[in-house]
Amino acid sequence: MTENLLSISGASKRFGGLQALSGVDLRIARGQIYGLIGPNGAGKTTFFNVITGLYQPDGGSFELNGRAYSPSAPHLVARAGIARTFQNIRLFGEMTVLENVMVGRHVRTHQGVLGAILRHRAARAEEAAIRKRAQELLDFVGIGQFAARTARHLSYGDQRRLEIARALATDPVLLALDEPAAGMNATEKLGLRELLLKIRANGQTILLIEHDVKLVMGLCDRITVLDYGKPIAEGTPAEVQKNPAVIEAYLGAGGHA
Ligand SMILES: Nc1ncnc2c1ncn2[C@@H]1O[C@H](COP(=O)(O)OP(=O)(O)OP(=O)(O)O)[C@@H](O)[C@H]1O
Repeated sequence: MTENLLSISGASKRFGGLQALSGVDLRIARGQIYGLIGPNGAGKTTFFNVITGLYQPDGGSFELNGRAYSPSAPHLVARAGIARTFQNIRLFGEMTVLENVMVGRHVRTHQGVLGAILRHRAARAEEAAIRKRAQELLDFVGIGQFAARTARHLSYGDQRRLEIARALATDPVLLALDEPAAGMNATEKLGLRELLLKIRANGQTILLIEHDVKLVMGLCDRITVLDYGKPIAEGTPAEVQKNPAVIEAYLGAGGHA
């Protein structure tokens, strides 16, 4: 087993004339909460999209859990063990809360969604197990009492929790969260912080993009700062916070946050 859960070297992505990522290296040790921050347009979402197979990289090598993986399609990345959430919540709004998590779980099971719909005998047994696990995950993220509710009727903060439960349902080795605190009020942010600490305490590795610098600094074990598609700093929150290049990127004349 390698020490690093995720090792990325030289990730690059160009959109026409814009070099959105150039040679980004990132190493995440097991069990860490790792933060990826940077001013607007720095390339954070592009990086997420590249490592999760939504965008084809122009270059780079990608290793997860000691094995090379090719981020060529989202379902292959999910199978390799990365689950992600999106900046804009993407739930099945008309399905129940429980069903939303069950959909995530089907990535890891044999029958798949079709089998579950056709309700063969084996599928029925598997479906019962999926249902049980989905309820456990809802309890874990703190919304178990809303299992039968239609997803779109959940509060904003609870929809974010549901997204996280759905991602955890795939048994990921890496949980990648794209701005989970976006649009949250202060109380919801505190709740999110507690939840992420609880997830890490279970041994789960987390990669986090987040605009709320206070949340990131108080939560992450290590941080990479991107600016104009390049890493400009890497280290603990305390190291990153006093790095002159980071201060310049956020506040300096060239700052574009
Ligand atoms: N599909 C695309 N086509 C063309 N340009 C893109 C595309 N996606 C992103 N970009 C450009 O790449 C650069 C990086 O954008 P990206 O969204 O990755 O930054 P970000 O750090 O996530 O920003 P934000 O904090 O605002 O979400 C920006 O200049 C953006 O306009």
